[in-house]
Amino acid sequence: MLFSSYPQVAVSDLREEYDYIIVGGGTAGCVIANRLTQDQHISVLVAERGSVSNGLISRIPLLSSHFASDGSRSRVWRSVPQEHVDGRIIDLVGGNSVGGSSKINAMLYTRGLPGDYNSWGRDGWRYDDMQPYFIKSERFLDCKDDTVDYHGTSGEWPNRSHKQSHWKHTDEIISATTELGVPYVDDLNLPLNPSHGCTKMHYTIDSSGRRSSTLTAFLPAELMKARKQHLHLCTGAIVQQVEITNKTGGASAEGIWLQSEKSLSSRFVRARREVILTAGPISSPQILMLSGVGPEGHLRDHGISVMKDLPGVGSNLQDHLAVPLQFRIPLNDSLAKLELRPWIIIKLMFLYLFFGTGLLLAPVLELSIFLQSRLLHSGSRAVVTRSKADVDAALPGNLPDIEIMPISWADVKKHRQGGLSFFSVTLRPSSKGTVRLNSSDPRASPLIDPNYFSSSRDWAVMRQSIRFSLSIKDQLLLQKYPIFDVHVPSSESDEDIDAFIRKECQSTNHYTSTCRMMPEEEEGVVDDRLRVHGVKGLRVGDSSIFPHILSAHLAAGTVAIAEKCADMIKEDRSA
Ligand SMILES: Cc1cc2nc3c(=O)[nH]c(=O)nc-3n(C[C@H](O)[C@H](O)[C@H](O)COP(=O)(O)OP(=O)(O)OC[C@H]3O[C@@H](n4cnc5c(N)ncnc54)[C@H](O)[C@@H]3O)c2cc1C
Repeated sequence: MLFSSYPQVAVSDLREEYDYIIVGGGTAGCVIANRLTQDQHISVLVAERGSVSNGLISRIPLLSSHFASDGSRSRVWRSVPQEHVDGRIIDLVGGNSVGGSSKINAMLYTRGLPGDYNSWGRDGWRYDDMQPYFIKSERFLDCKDDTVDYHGTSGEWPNRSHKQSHWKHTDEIISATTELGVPYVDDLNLPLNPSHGCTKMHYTIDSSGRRSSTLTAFLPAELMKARKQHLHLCTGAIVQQVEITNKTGGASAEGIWLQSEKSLSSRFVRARREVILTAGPISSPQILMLSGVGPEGHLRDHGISVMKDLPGVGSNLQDHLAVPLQFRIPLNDSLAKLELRPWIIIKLMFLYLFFGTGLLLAPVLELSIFLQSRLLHSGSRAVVTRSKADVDAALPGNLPDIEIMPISWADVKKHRQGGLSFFSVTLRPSSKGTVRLNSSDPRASPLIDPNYFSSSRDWAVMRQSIRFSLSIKDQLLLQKYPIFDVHVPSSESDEDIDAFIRKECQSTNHYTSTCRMMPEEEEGVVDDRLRVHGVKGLRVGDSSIFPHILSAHLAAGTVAIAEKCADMIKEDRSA
């Protein structure tokens, strides 16, 4: 064991074999490890590239997100030059420690709408099938009597609403968007909500005001100690490939090859039953390809023996792209005050540690606005709903394709005032990209081409999103809230907006669908039980299996997928 406080096993001390091997102890991997080891007769190895990294800073909400962290829990890949946005290279961030991206994300807990899951068209994956899995993992700390049927209150993973807003602009934006025809939605995770609205967010923050990642929720130290005989966590371990053999019955996963981050010598560990890939939407397809599962020609180009020709591996990459518009607002109403008066942090630390209050508890985003572009009228100045059917959230045709995230920060240092950004996001992109191997070295970054804005529809939706963001700003001014342009398109013409988009767009780090759950002939990688097509003993259980991206933030959906994956593994074992 390496550390007495949190049980871990070094690469050299691993057993020869385990029942299940989980590759990647991230958001999904921690959930699956917890569920499978509820049975003490089942042995599980979790191999994770990063470290445990669970110090105080990694749990203070405001300081633990990627933008404020020292990078020890995250990893940044660089996209290939993006043809449709002036050849820009876009930074793509992902988690790189136990708990994965749930350790560095913005902690927003959004399930997505029933129509999201209904639109997948997969057996057993409609919203009604998924709701029990949301409820199973969830511990909603602010559940009301009339919503108790829809929320979990005793699961491992806490989330809560923000009782008190930190910013005056939050209520001002709610009034502004109501004026523009957007309804206010009280609890964004209820399936009966309309499919658009302005809503305060829920956060994966526990009752003590600490970030709750899937590490702290599903693999806390006490659980790891209680299960140390049959649950081994190996950190700093790079999984190089899954060993796949081709026998008479077809291809079959036998185990994994891994090496310690610090050494180049590799070792093999056998999986008696299954290998489960949860390395995330960039690394899961990379590992599959390194294992000989992927597009045949591409594998041959890298000298990799083909175990299964599966063109969908690494294809269909989707992401939510954002364009921030930046404004000046009063300093006291913005996080910028911490930049200009850094000494406030001392007072904030005191408030947070002794009273569990103050700005350190605050996420950067208090509310969000979800819109359907087809309901925007008058040059995207207002929302017009003709009938209830327009906003029935169970219907895939009604899914929001725009999100506007007001973030209480903008780059306004030179103005010595506060800043507010409206991140305009396209939620249902038609553009799709790829993850491909750059080399056969498992340590090398793959070639990631999100192919942003390759579809003209995405341009049209983003323009509408930006125009509506500007309408909110105008409405705030009418309400006498002092907000002024700092960085916005020079005019509202298509040309000026497009130039701004090309220059400013950035990833929200919501990658999906690179191992999507679809039939093989439709570029699918896994079947409806998350088994890799044509390879026995191999599943994928992370956010790469989404048939297409949700109209929401992805962590809650990823955990529900992991819960369902664990259940299916258990069912298949006893079948
Ligand atoms: C900065 C940021 C902000 C976000 N904000 C939000 C938000 O507020 N709300 C929300 O719902 N969603 C948010 N998301 C998205 C969401 O967090 C992710 O979609 C989700 O957590 C992905 O889960 P996953 O299990 O698929 O992958 P991850 O959680 O990324 O886990 C993958 C794990 O595999 C490990 N790994 C990779 N390769 C190997 C290898 N070869 N060997 C061993 N281990 C390996 C990684 O180190 C990592 O721990 C955000 C994401 C980011 C990056």
